[in-house]
Parts: sequence; structure tokens; C-alpha cells
Amino acid sequence: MEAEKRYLQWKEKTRCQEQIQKELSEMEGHPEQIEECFGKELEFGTAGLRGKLGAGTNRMNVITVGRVTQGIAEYIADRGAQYKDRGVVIAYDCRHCSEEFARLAAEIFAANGIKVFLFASLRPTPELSFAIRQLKAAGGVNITASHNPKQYNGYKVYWETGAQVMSDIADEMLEKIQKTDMFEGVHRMEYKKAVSNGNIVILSEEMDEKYLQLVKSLAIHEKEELATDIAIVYTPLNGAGSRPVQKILKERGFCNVSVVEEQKDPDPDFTTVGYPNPEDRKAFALAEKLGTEINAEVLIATDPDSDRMAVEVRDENGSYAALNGNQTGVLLIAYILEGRKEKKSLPAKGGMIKSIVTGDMGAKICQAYGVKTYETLTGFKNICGKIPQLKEEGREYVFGYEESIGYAISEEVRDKDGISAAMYICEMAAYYKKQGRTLLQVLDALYEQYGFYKEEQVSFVLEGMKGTERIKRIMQRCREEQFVQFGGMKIEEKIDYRNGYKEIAKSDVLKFVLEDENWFAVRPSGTEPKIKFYFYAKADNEREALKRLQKVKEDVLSFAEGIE
Ligand SMILES: O=P(O)(O)OC[C@H]1O[C@H](O)[C@H](O)[C@@H](O)[C@@H]1O
Repeated sequence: MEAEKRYLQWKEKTRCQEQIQKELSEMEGHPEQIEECFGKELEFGTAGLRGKLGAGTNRMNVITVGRVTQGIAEYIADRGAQYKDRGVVIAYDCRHCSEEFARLAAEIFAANGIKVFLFASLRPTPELSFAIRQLKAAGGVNITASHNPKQYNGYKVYWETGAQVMSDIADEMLEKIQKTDMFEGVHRMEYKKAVSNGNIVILSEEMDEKYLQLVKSLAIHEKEELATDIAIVYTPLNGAGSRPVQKILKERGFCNVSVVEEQKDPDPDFTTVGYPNPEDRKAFALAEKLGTEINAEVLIATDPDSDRMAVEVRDENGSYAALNGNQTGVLLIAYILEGRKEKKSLPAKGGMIKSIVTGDMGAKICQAYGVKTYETLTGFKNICGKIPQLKEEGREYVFGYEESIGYAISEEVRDKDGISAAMYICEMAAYYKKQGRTLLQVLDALYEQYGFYKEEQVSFVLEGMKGTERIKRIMQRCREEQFVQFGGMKIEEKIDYRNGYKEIAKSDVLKFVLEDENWFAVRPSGTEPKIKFYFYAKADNEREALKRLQKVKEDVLSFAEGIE
């Protein structure tokens, strides 16, 4: 048994590592647990490596982080001295072990002769991407599990463009990682020595300032055009967004911003949040409470590494309504394009990028402004990885987004940017407020103009090896079954991205295109133990669109639920 063999090897080789030894002892006599932790190795998913903290090859710990870093260091070193000198930028979030892993990675890169720029404390993911480009570094690493539950940590890997590595580079890195002996093959330079030698440089607040300047420079409308007294509640969910978002809003003149006190400072246990994913409405519980107390119009949340951002808005009954990622994306696109048109800065040839499981309404709006839409697989590495192609075609990048509450507004940041998205939401809400309109009213007007696009995303959480197996079975049955219709709508095309499709690379995704621009897609998540279903309906009125959505959803989910 491979897992058992690995387990015994770890017991032997980690004798000096107290915490790991403790966890290994606890596993003794529990073969299922050993299989879970040692049955496989962490894989590069949608956004790098992600796994639960703990002992084992399938877990995030000093051994796995060390091995991955050594492999990446060798990959960079192979590119030559210039790459080593340009170095890597390392950031981390507020999670358990994040700082420890970040320092460990810094020590390993330093020992391999690679210069390191390390942030002094937690920073948002978008700032890391920005810093890589500013410093002309060879790449970067972010120790974060983004929005995953507290038990997780992760390792996002960036390349010189400032975007996360695409599969070609990731595969080459993986080859190096797999060749690395995790116990004997990892080199380390003592932290203090590396800092005093200049191998590790601690980044100063100058980088923060530059990043904030960039974000502020993205403003479309200035103070005079905005109702800056609009009541806003912000929660950083105990993550890296706290300082930058508050600072930017203050500097932009917003004078009625309240921050959820319990979620203002770092907390690796996310004690008052639970699951720190702003896509999940429960993460807004305290923001809603505060919002009700102070009568806030807009609630904003960013996830622990502040690349995701979500919004709730007060509706006509005084309750809070959540905007999903598609709706927020559509509002932002309409605001940016109309604003830039008004300011005469709309490019003659613009480009917008979205994923294949993001809705079509954004593309429809772009079309009205002469902006071409590009599609990619899920993952901001793919969205931002497309920018060079768009530029080669002579287009200016105007926006990139995904339904999973990720938005990228400037090409100086090649990842999703919850900080600039938060600023934009405030600016947009304040701009429309000055005209006497709420965000919900603006959204309704967009539906009237472009058609009623409705959407819903449903996930089955299926953990562990058993969960992975069931996800595979569901995908397989969806592939094999000869479906004719869903929700009374004929299937016009069944697209299997496993074999690649048009310009899109191969991936485990199925899309069922139904009549009248309705469709749904299914794919295993690359960041969480989930299988995700994406439902999209379109009609001339809201009732009909919702009816179609419901019918397709019921059909698909009852089929999937029946697969054991
Ligand atoms: O659906 P998943 O594979 O879990 O990915 C969901 C999201 O995860 C991360 O946040 C990535 O940066 C996004 O680009 C992606 O859309």
C-alpha cells in the first residue's frame, strides 16, 4: 500500500518535527485517515496548490511547502542568472502557518541563490501581482487558501507577467517538484543570515503606496460627481483587505464607511465568520447586522486574501439583497463602459475577458459598446493570461471577470482585485445615488435593455477520496447519458471541453447549450472539494427567465443527486 509506505517513511524522516510526529501518531491504526493524508500528493488546481493543514503528502505542511518551493527554485534557476537576480516576491495572508510557510519559502529561494522580496506582514493578492510587475521580478508566491475554510492553506504561484502560472509552466515546475527529495533535497538558508546578506529584502510601505495610487487612478468619476456620504459597511472578513480598502475609501472622500469591528483585524480561525467566502451569504451576517443599525445602503466584503469581493444592497423593503458575481460584473461593465464613453476614454478597440461558465449578459453589453469578448477556462490565471493575446490583436483590455466574484480592472494587476472592485462598487453606488438611483434600479434597467438573464450556481460539497470518486462518477454519467432536453428545452449542443473546444484548452467541463440562449455547465471545482453546476436562463421577462432556470435546475440536480 503506497499510502502506508509513505506514512512509515514520514514517521522515520520527521523525527525532529514535533508537530508532525504528533499528528502521525494520532493517525496510527486509522488506515482511512492515512489514505486521506498520504494516498496522493497535493495537485496544482485552479489557483495553485490548496489543501488542509496537517501531516502528509496530501496536506499543507513544512515538508510539502518545502518541496514545492525547492522545485520552483530549481525551475527558476534553470532559466539563468538573470531570473535568479530578478527574484521572487512572497506574500501571505492571515491563516494558520501562513507567515511560517512564507518565511520557509523565502529561506529556500535564498539558499538556491534566488533573490526574495518578502512583504513584512499580510498583503492582498492583487498587491502581490502588482509588485511582481513593479519590481520586474521573475515570479511570486502567495501563501493563502483564499476563501477556503480555516483548516486549509495554499500556495499560489505567479510568473513574471504578474499572473498565476498557466499549465505549461506549472507542468514544468511540477516535474522539478516531483524530482525533489522532500527530506534530503530541500536547501535552506537561515532567515536572519539571508536578510543581513540582502538575499531576502523586506518590502517597505512604498509598495503599498504605489499600489494604492494605481487603484485610485482607476476612478472614473471624482468626488464632485459622487454622493460620498452614502452609508457603506465594509468587512474584510479578518483578512488583508482591511487597511487598503479603508485607506482608499477615506482618500476618495467617502465619509460614511463603517467597518465590522469583529472582522477588522486578522483572525486565522475566522471566529465570527465561519466560512470566509463572501460568495456565501452567511459571511455577511455581521455586516448585515451593522448595516441595519446604521441604515447602510451598500455592504461590501472581501475574502482573506482580498482577491474576491461581494456586495449586498438594501432593497425597497429595507432588507439586504445579495448581488451574485454575474450581476456585479454586469453592473461594473455597464458603469465602466458608459463612464468611459462619457469621459471620451472608451477605446476604439477594447477587449473584455470572462470564463466559459460566466454569464452572457456582460458580453452583450460589451457588444453594444464595440468591445470584443474573449472566453477562457475558469481561473484568473487564464483570464489574465489572455491579456497578451488581446493586445497582440490591437485591443485595449477594459475588464475581466468571473461569476465567482472575481474582477480585474487594470492590466497592472494580473489577478482578480477585490480592493479596486470594492472601490468601484462604492464609486458606482455613490455616482448613481447622486442621480437618485440605487444599484438594484440600475440593474433592472439593464435587464429591460439587454434582456432578462438569470443565473444560479449550485455546488455539492463532496469531501475526501470518496467525494472525489463520486464527483468523477457524476461527470462520467453526464458525459455518457444521451440527454435530449432539460426543463422542456431541447439540447442544441453538448460541449465537452475535455477534448478542447475551439480556442479553449482541455478541461474537465461539460456545457449543455439549450434552445433560446439557455444553458448549463458542470465541472469539478479546482479549489474546493465540490462539483459545481452553473445554470443560465434568458427570457423577455423576469418571470419566464426564472421559470426556465428553475425547471432546468430541477431536472439536472435530480439526475445528479441520483448518482451515488
Ligand atoms: O471553481 P473553482 O475551480 O473552485 O475556482 C473558483 C475560483 O477560484 C479562485 O478564486 C480562482 O482565482 C478563480 O479564478 C476561480 O474562479
